[in-house]
Amino acid sequence: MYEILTNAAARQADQRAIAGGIPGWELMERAGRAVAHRAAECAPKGQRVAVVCGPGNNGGDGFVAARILDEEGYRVALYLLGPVEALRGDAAWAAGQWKGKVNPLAALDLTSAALVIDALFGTGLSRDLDGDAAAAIVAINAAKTHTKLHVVSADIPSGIDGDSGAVRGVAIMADETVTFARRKPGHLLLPGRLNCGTVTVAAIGISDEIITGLALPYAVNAPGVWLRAYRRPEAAGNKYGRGHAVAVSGGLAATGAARLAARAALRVGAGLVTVASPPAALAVNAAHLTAIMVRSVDGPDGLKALLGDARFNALVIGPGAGVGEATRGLIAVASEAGRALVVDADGLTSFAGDGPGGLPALSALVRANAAPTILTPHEGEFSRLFKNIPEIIEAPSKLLRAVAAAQHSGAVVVLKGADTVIAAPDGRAFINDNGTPWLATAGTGDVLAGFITGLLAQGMPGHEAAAAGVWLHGAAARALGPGLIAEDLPEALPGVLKRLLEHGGR
Ligand SMILES: NC(=O)C1=CN([C@@H]2O[C@H](COP(=O)(O)OP(=O)(O)OC[C@H]3O[C@@H](n4cnc5c(N)ncnc54)[C@H](O)[C@@H]3O)[C@@H](O)[C@H]2O)[C@@H](O)CC1
Ligand SMILES: Nc1ncnc2c1ncn2[C@@H]1O[C@H](COP(=O)(O)OP(=O)(O)O)[C@@H](O)[C@H]1O
Ligand SMILES: [K+]
Repeated sequence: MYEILTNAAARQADQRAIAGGIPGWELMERAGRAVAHRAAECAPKGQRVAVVCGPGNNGGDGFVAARILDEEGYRVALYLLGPVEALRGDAAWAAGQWKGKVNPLAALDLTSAALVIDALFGTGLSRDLDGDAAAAIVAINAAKTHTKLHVVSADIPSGIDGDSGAVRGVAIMADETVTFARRKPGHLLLPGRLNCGTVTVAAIGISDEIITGLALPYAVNAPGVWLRAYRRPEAAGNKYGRGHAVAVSGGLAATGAARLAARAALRVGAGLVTVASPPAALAVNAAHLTAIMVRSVDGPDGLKALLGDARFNALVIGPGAGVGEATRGLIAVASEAGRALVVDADGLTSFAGDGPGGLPALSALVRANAAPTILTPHEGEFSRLFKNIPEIIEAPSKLLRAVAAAQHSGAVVVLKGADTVIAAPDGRAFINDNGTPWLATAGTGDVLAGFITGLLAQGMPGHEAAAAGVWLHGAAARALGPGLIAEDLPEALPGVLKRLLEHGGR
C-alpha cells in the first residue's frame, strides 16, 4: 500500500481494472459506496447531508454516495455543477441511478447540514477553480468554521491538484478523504496534505497485481520500502563490521553541528564514529566527546591523509563547515577517495551557482564516485544550489523538483521540510509523512545528516539509507513530542529501533 498513484497512473489503474473485467460503473459504485460508508461513520442517520457533484467521474462518485446515504436514512440534497445532460459515461450512469432532485450548485444550502460529501473534482482537475465551484467551496469552508459540519472528500479535496498538492485557486478543507486504490502525491505534499484530514484508502477492486504492473516510481516513505536493506548487527559480528563514520567539524566557533551528526551516526548503529576536527577546535571537540573519537585533521590534505585508512567508509561534510573553497576541497577529497558521503548545509551552499567550482563540479564528483552521495538541502539550500537550472526549479511539484535534482546531480536528494522528498537519480522517490512541526528547531538537520551517514557506514544503499534516516528522524521526533531539541533525537532512537525491529515500527 506504499505506492503512490499520479493522476495519470490512477487513470491507467482504472483502465487496467476495466480491461481486466470490472466494468467502470462498478468501480464507481464501489468508490461511491466507500465514501458513503466513511461518511456514515461521521454523522448519525437522519441528519441532513449536502452532496456536491462535479461534471466528471468524481461527480459520479458523489451520485453513488448520495443514493446510498439516502437509502440508509439520511436526508440528502444533491447539487451539481452544470447540467445533468452533460454528464458522460459512468457518471451519467450514476446520475441515472439517483432518483432524487438534482439542484444547481449555485443553490447550495448548508443550513442545518451535518455532512458535506465533496465530489466536485478528483484526479481530472485541470485548471484553477472559479465561478459556482469556487463559491461553493468558499461557502463549505466558511460553514465549517462556525458549525459542526463534517466534510468528506471523494478521492481528493476538490481544488487540490492530485499530482502536486497545490491549491488550484481555492480548495475544500476536508475532515476525511476517501481515496481509491492508493494515495496520490497531493495527499502527501503540502499544502494538499493539510486539506485532506484523515485519509482512508478504499480498495474498489484494483488489484495489487495491477498496481505492481504499473511499476510506479513513487511511494510513501515507510519501513516497508527500505527495511529489507537495513543491516542488523550480525550475531558473531564486531564493531568493525558496522562501519566507521566520520563527521567533519567546523572551526572553533562551529563545532556543535558535527558533534550532533556524529552522535546521530553512532546511535543509528555505526560501529565507530570519529569527529575530524580542525586543529584549532580539537580541544573543544575532545572536551565534548566520549564514545565518539576525535582526530586532528587539517584541511583537505589532512582529510586525505585520514582517508588513507580504508576503514573510514562514510562521511558527513557541511554542518558548521563554512561556505567556500575549503569546504569544497574537503568534499572533493572524500568523494575522490570513493567514500559514501552526505553533503549538508554549508557543504551544499559551497557549490551554489554554475560557475567553476559550482554545481557542475559537485555533479562531476558525485558521478565519479562509485559510493553513494546524498544531498540534504532544505528549500533555501535547494534554491541556491539549483537556481540556474529551470527544469529543476520550475518543475511542477516538490516531488518532481527533487527527482529532477537527483537526475541532474547524480546524487540522492533529500529535499527537506514537512513533506520531505527522498529522490534517487534513477527517478524513484519517496515522500515522507511522519514528520512533526516540533522538528522545526535548530540542529535537527544535522542530526538527520548523521542518521543517514551512520546507515551508509553500515552498508545500506544510498536511497534506502536516506529514506530510513528521514523516517527514523520523524519517528524519534514523534516519540519525543513537544519540547524536543536536536540533542534529544539520537537519544530517542533506541526505543524507535526496538519497535521497528521487533514490531515493524508500530
Ligand atoms: N472509472 C474511473 O475512471 C473511475 C474514476 N473514479 C473517480 O473519477 C475521478 C476522475 O474522473 P475524471 O477524470 O472524470 O475527472 P474529475 O471528475 O476529477 O473532473 C473532470 C471534469 O471536471 C472538469 N474540470 C476540470 N477542472 C475544472 C475546473 N477548474 N473548473 C471546472 N471544471 C473543471 C473537466 O472538464 C471534466 O469535465 C477520480 O478522482 C475518482 O473520484 C472513481 O469513480 C473510480 C473509477
Ligand atoms: N514543520 C515541519 N514538519 C516536519 N518536519 C520539519 C518541519 N520543519 C522542519 N522539519 C524537519 O526538520 C529538519 C530541519 O533541518 P534544517 O532546516 O537543515 O535545520 P538545521 O539547519 O537547524 O539543522 C529537517 O529534517 C526538516 O525536514
Ligand atoms: K473531490
